[in-house]
Amino acid sequence: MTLTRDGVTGVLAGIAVPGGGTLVSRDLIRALTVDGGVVRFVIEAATPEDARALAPVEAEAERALKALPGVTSVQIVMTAHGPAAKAPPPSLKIGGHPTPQQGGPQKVAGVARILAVASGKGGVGKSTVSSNLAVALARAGRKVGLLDADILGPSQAKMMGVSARPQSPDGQTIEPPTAHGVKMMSLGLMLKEDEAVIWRGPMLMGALQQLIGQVNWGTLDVLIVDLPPGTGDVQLTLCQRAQLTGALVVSTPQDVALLDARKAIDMFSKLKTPVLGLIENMSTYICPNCGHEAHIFGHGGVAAEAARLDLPFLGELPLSLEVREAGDAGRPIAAGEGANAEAYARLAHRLIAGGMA
Ligand SMILES: Nc1ncnc2c1ncn2[C@@H]1O[C@H](COP(=O)(O)OP(=O)(O)OP(=O)(O)O)[C@@H](O)[C@H]1O
Repeated sequence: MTLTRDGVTGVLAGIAVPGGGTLVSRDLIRALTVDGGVVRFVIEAATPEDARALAPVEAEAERALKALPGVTSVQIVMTAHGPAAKAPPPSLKIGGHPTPQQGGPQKVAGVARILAVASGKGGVGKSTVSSNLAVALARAGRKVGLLDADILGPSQAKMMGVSARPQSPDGQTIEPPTAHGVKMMSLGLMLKEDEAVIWRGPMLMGALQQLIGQVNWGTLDVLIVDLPPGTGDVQLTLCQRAQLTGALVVSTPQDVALLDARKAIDMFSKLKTPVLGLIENMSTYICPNCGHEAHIFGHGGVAAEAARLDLPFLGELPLSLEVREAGDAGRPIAAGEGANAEAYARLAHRLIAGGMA
């Protein structure tokens, strides 16, 4: 029998909590995921006292789930959202709740423009495009920052070849490391390698707020923000808290990716964030052996979609083994020479010419 989310919820629905009801009927479970045999979730208690009273329940849940066929490990996090401390001092420990912000979206001091790079579907190359575009813009003479807002699956540290933990000489702000001419910050740099982030919405939002506000970005022409895929809390927080210049939506030409890209575009329109254009990634593939041109995910779909939606089409980026290898090696392809780097240089110049970067 395969392990399912419903199966896990069924077990949790049988675990009683002090004061009556169960973990499920009292709505205490958050961020439940079942990944192979690994079950992860958060028990959200109302106060620290409640959290203490729920400790035996946590142990009981772990025991019951471990008895479920197919479960290899159970990771439970207990959180309590009791009354917030008055005027908490800035903390460099990433992952707290967001602090309230007066008024609407705000500018980030010293940062002239913020561009969010988004996609509807995962794996279409959003992080690859973000890092390479950042490098290409820096090569074109712009002062560029790159923020990895893919908080649950940060990849920019690897793609940009950065591993040193960022320093904080004043204990208040974080100094972003510079790689390939770009100031970059990622939660990946603050975590131990292989450490999983299992946070619910408010903690994701708190982390994002810190990454934007507590990092010493200095003076930037443009801050590129690599968003997680889809339309979730991080996207919402970013659009509501930071004054974005706009969003760039990356898609492959495949219909299924385009379908999800439309959802992302719709989300930005609801959040009143301008979509500055669409980018087609994994477009043409040129065989390095025979020079034959193939279109593995189709071709031209993103340009056609842009025309249909009356949005700018910003360009196509080839599908190339070199792009993948360069990303894996921490040296973005845009930092070198050749057709792939030129494609990114064209994209960068297009954004600069349009006043977007
Ligand atoms: N143009 C390309 N040619 C070849 N490989 C590519 C290209 N673009 C991205 N890739 C590869 O595809 C994989 C997924 O890319 P990437 O991580 O950038 O996607 P993503 O949309 O950010 O994914 P996620 O949804 O996980 O955040 C990576 O291994 C990357 O090297």
